[in-house]
Amino acid sequence: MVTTRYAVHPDDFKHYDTARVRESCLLDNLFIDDSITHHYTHYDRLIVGGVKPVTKPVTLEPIDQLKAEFYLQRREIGIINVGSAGTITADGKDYSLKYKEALYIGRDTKKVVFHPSKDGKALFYFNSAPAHTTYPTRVVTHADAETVELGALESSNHRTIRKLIVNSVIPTCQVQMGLTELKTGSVWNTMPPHTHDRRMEAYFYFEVPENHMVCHFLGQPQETRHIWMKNNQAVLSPPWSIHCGAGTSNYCFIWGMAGENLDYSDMDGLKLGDLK
Ligand SMILES: O=C(O)C(=O)C[C@H](O)C(=O)CO
Ligand SMILES: [Zn+2]
Repeated sequence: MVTTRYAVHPDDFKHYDTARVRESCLLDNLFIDDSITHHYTHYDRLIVGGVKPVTKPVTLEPIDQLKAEFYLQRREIGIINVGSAGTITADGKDYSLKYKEALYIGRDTKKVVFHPSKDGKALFYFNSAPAHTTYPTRVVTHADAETVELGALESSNHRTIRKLIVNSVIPTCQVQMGLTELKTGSVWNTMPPHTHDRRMEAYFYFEVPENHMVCHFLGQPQETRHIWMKNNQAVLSPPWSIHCGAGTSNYCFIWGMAGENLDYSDMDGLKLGDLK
């Protein structure tokens, strides 16, 4: 499945009703048996996707939007395993990924194959962006990652941020990805929130328990809107938008970015009192 998501002007966005907010920013149906879902966005041309190989290996084929001979002809891709331990083959070499580990695959890689696991529960989430050069393909484990703890239980935002595919860990052209785990009893992510007009971002929520949801906030800081998110759904954050959320339980999410720079700390932090 392939969808195209056009960029939205903030002056238009503030007039959107619930359905239109969801249509422009919510990315669903990421995992379809034995296939790949691609949401091709016009935000820095980031593609947000999911792969679910169940009964057979699934190959990354170029989509029409790319007008390319092969998917990574002008692109790089970051992949995070969100299912059973699994294997991805890139140009004939196998890379094994445990749960929540990442694989970066550089530009010019011609063939990428996602293999099913024995229990049929392999799931891979990915972000792909245009790349100006080729950097080496590499697995990033949690031991390789840059890990920080933020927040506190008293403010319901105690969380671990694992920076996996970021420039302090491996070289990339544009893609930066990592995952954030909320501690038991903490529900707020990215609180206090921020914007970064130099980069767009996408969040993918997972480990959201059954019968629980995450309320994701987006929009300009003075014109916020929300989307109720279920497990395994992703949401786009235009560069002018905040991106934060509160769950009815703790949960995890993957964040991914592309744009002007690779500086994770280049954020415009907001004061809580300024939000509307
Ligand atoms: O919980 C957080 O805070 C985050 O995970 C923030 C994201 O990493 C982010 O928005 C990076 O720009
Ligand atoms: Zn951010």
